[in-house]
This record gives sequence, C-alpha cells and structure tokens, in this order.
Amino acid sequence: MPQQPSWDEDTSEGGERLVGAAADGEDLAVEAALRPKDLGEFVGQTRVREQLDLVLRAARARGGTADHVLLSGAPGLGKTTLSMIIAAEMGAPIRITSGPAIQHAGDLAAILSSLTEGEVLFLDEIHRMSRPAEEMLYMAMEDFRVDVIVGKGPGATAIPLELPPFTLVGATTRAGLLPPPLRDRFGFTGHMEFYAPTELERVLHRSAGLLGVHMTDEGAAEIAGRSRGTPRIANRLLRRVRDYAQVRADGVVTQEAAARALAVYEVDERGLDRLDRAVLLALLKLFGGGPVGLATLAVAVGEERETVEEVAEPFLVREGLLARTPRGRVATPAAWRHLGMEPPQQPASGGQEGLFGP
Ligand SMILES: Nc1ncnc2c1ncn2[C@@H]1O[C@H](COP(=O)(O)OP(=O)(O)OP(=O)(O)O)[C@@H](O)[C@H]1O
Repeated sequence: MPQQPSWDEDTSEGGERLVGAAADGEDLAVEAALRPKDLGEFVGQTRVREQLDLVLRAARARGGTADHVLLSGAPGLGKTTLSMIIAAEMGAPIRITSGPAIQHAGDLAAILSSLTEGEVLFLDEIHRMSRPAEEMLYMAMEDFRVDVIVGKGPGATAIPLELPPFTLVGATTRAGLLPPPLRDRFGFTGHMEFYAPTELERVLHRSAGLLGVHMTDEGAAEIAGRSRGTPRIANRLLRRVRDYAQVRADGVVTQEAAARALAVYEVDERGLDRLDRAVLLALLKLFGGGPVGLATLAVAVGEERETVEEVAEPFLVREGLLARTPRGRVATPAAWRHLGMEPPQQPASGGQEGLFGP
C-alpha cells in the first residue's frame, strides 16, 4: 500500500533547508512583496480558484459576508496568500492568527469580540487550537455569538456576547485532523494541490519580474523542476540562483546558471537535497534496495531516526522513490534510476513484487 505522506512532517526542519517547505526568516521578509493580490494573479489551483470565485461573487451579490472557508494543503502552497486575496476581494480587513497562538478560550474571545463586520479572520494551523477554544469557535461560526464565562466554580456565569458576521478562513496541513463538528461548519473547503512545473514557471516569471531579475524561459524551467511543486521553494531557489548569476555570471538567470547554482547548493534536478540522496544511497548501496528498518537506515546515514522519517521520507515517498512497507523501507526502481543505477532484476529480498511489477 503506498503511504500518504503527511505534510506536517515536512515542516519540522523546513526552515533550515533550501528545499524545506516551511518559511524561514528570509522568506518572511520577501514573501509579502511576492504575494499575488487578487484571484487573477494567483497562479494554478484552478479548481479551488474557480470554486472560491463563485463563493465570493455570490456573497458580494448578496451584499453579505462570505461563508467560512477551510483551506487544506502542504506548507508553502499559498493558503495565507489565498486568505489575503479573499479579504481583498471582499473589500474587508483581515486579522491573522494561528491555532498554537490560541491556547485559551479567552484568547479567542478577545480576538472574536474585536472583529468588525465582514472582517476575515485567518486561523493558520487551525488543527492545533486548544479544545476549549475550538468549542467556543463552533458557536461563533454558527451563531456569531460566544459565551464568555465569568468567575469560577459553582458561581461561574456565562455572558452571551453577540459578534458581527465575519468570515473565518482556516488553514490546515491535513483536513482529516479536524474534528468533524469543526470541519462541518465550513461552507467551503478548498484542497490545495502541489503545482505542476509549468505553473511554477509562471510563479517564477512573476517573481523575477517583481524582483527585477532577468530570467530566460529555460532558466525558469530549470528552477521549477527542482522546486518540489511548491511556490515558496521556487521563490527561494530563485533568490539563490539570482545571487549566483550576479556573482559568477552576467546577472541573467539562464538554464546553465540555474543548474550550476543549484548544484552548489546540492539541490538536484528533481529537487532532492543532500539528505534525501544520502538516504536513498544508503538504501541502495548498503541494503540492496531494502527492505530495511528505519532505525538501521538512520544509523547508516548518521542521522536521527526522526530526521529521516519526518524530513527526508515524505518527499521521497511522494516522488515514488521510496516506499514504507510493514517489513521496512524499500527503494523503488525509480530510485535506482534516479541515482544512475540499474534496478535489480529480481525484487529485493522480502517480496516487494508490487514495486517491481510490470
Ligand atoms: N498560486 C500562487 N501564485 C503565485 N505565488 C504564490 C502562489 N502560492 C504561493 N505563492 C507564493 O509562495 C509564498 C508562500 O505562500 P503562502 O505563505 O501563502 O503559503 P502557505 O500555504 O500559507 O504556507 P504556510 O502553510 O507555511 O503558512 C508566497 O510568498 C507567495 O508569493
């Protein structure tokens, strides 16, 4: 059974890796300038964009606020950007917070009671909110009302507080993590997909234009192919290639400059970095392609078990280069080919016929 990688895992050390999907300090500094401002500028995600366009147009035509929106998908695919676009398209202000920042129901009550009519509340990592806050949110979403508890013990009283209508935009890496009562209160759920290389090329051309970087189509294609389907990574790689082009070339991001620059940073043509390749190499060279247990594999690459499992594996699984099986980790034929080796004729010991089948 192929495993569904969980995007949460890909974030753990994301900020420290050039190909990590979580935002690092530099990303945060430049991302504001690169964010598309309306749905027309937002590249890709055709289905979500069309569905959202209908939701927003209908709300505008009714002169009301838009339904609550849930956006699910891996980090760096544009959930924050989309929430800002929702606010802009509705001509409404936006308040941004996150699940981990709301640990007490009182924190949430304070935010909700200060919202203005029609305001968009963006709640990132909504699955990480505390239980009491979550329960308060149910009522706020449905009835635009919260009960503020005053006092403690038997003398505690609930004071109802009316809220102005608002639009909650929740973001989560996995919609499945949300309790059904919360999930059901969203009028619309958009699933963000990884971007196709041609879409990332458009993201890159747009960013290059905004950053004043000269880039050829081939240069964009070279970076797009290494960006792991993620606009945040594409923009980050673009900045590193721009540096290289400035210092070692004539400032233009060509295919050659991009390939050379990303070789310096050890990001290969498929977007694998040093750690990803070390895991695959150990699997192929030391264990004949597996199956091998995670702990053994981690020792072989000199990394913590969690680092291999949470940082390297999700992308390798997603790319179809590695499979997690009940008997251990197994390299697929694509992994052998990616590292320039011939896959064995017979399945590696352990009967992985499925992987080597026709
Ligand atoms: N569809 C898109 N078109 C153009 N640029 C995009 C698009 N999606 C994302 N980006 C760019 O990628 C960067 C990261 O996007 P964003 O912060 O919205 O991702 P996110 O899904 O909210 O990530 P996280 O879950 O880590 O908060 C933004 O700076 C934005 O410029």
